[in-house]
Amino acid sequence: MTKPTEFSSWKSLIEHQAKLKGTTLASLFAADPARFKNFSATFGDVVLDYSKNGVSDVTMGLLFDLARDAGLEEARAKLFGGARVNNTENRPALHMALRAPAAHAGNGLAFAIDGKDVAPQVERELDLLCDFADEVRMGAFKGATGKRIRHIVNIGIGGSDLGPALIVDGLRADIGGKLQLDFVSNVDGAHLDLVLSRAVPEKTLFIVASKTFTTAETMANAKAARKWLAGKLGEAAVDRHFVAVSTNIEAVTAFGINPDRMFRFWDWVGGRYSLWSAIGLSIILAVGPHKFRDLLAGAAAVDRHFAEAPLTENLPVIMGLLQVWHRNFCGFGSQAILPYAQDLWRLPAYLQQLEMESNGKRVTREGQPVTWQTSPVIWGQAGTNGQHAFHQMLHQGSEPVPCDFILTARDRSAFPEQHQMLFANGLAQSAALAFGKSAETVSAEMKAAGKAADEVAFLTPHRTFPGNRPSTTLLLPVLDPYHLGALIALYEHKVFVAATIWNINPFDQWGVELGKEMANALLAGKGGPADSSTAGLMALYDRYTHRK
Ligand SMILES: O=P(O)(O)OC[C@H]1O[C@](O)(CO)[C@@H](O)[C@@H]1O
Repeated sequence: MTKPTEFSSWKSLIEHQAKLKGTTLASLFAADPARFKNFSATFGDVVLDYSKNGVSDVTMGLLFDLARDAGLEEARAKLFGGARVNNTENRPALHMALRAPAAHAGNGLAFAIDGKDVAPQVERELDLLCDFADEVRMGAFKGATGKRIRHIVNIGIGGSDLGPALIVDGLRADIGGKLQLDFVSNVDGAHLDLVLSRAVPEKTLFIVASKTFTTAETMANAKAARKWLAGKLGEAAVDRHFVAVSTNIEAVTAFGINPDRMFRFWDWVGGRYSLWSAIGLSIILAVGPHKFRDLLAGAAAVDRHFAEAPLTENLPVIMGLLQVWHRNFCGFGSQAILPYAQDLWRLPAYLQQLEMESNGKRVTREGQPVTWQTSPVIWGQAGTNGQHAFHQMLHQGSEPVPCDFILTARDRSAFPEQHQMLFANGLAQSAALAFGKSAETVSAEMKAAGKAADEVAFLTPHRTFPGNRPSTTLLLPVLDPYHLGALIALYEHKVFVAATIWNINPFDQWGVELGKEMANALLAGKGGPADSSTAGLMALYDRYTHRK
């Protein structure tokens, strides 16, 4: 396999970046009055504005060449064709099949593994999920004491938590208010404690969500929740208050959950790509089957766009290539995710798993060490809160951080008059990052305000904004199920695009294993900690907890 660094397009991009060094965003905009039009792309009514990145036509042309050199079109065909693209686990990655069913408009794409259509099993499970959710939402499914379920507690972690939690908050405007939803992920007992302190056992339904049903944190929380419920209502009540979502029927049965109350998905759905599967049960309970199908439809439409749109107009392709540009040619080590939508406050955390668990890899698909950078650090927070926390660093820090601004045009809150302010802030931030404020302007302003010459001289560098800091804006007309589904699918495919250029497998996560093993060994007291730091901290733990 050719290393990406050996492609002529990669080499040309290095030379090109060196030549672009003196070019500013201000000069690029000045030279091209139609830059916004020329450097934006659309998927339906979703707009990707990438004009505020330091790229020219030549840059984009070379990046598209790089995509072709890296075999992106062939890789994409393999992904959609059900090939075992997750080569270290010998599995396909067919999360797109979960959103294809024709029942919610679908996208006309067919998905098969080893020639066998997966649609029938996907549709069957989706129907079961929707039927169950309807029963709970309408009050037909009752708790052990005959009371209606009013509170859903999803117990899961990583992909079995972050996606559903993101969507349930993201679609707050679509939740009728009949059910309260909580998510427990952390093995810290404080998390479960907090949620159970506001739970009424007779009215609470626990979803134990775990692909493997072996994840230590989830199993510990599920056992504790089960003990809590059995302590309040008796062991027999567990049956009506616990459902499971998993691929592992044996473990679910061994835990004591009725297999009739288990919802299934398949090993070809990766944890961080699973919110579209039965892992989304909490979403269906929150917003109802109809809106869940709208969420799927938005993602399905993006799948079709990614599969069929030419590279130059393909949003996930452009997003992935820009990430490669920033990471490998500009040397930027992190990327900020800035949703200007409070309901998307969990998006940075969700994308941390999607991007960094997928592309935080140091060997190629073939197991050779990479000699190029892979995933940047992903971080961020909802605007405008971030402005009063870390935007100082974005504007004047020593290293530029490419930012993704996610804006919505129409507001669905009870206070729509504030939306204009939110939107204006998002636009202002990206413009301030791009164009800054020169030392000349700063000192002229201070002089005009009557400041003394020595004060002007002293404060000018502090008050200067260098500008030329890249950002991309994704504009959604509104945050509704369809557009939120589309947004997440855009990022999923973007991650695949970057992984393809970097020649890494975005669908495994071996890097999480060692810590799990070591924690288990410490818990079991096996062998004792080998290093003095771990041993010293363990000894202090024992002393502080008075065990010794
Ligand atoms: O759904 P499970 O099997 O409990 O796994 C939870 C999470 O743990 C991981 O395996 C590792 O963090 C993730 O990939 C996954 O989403």
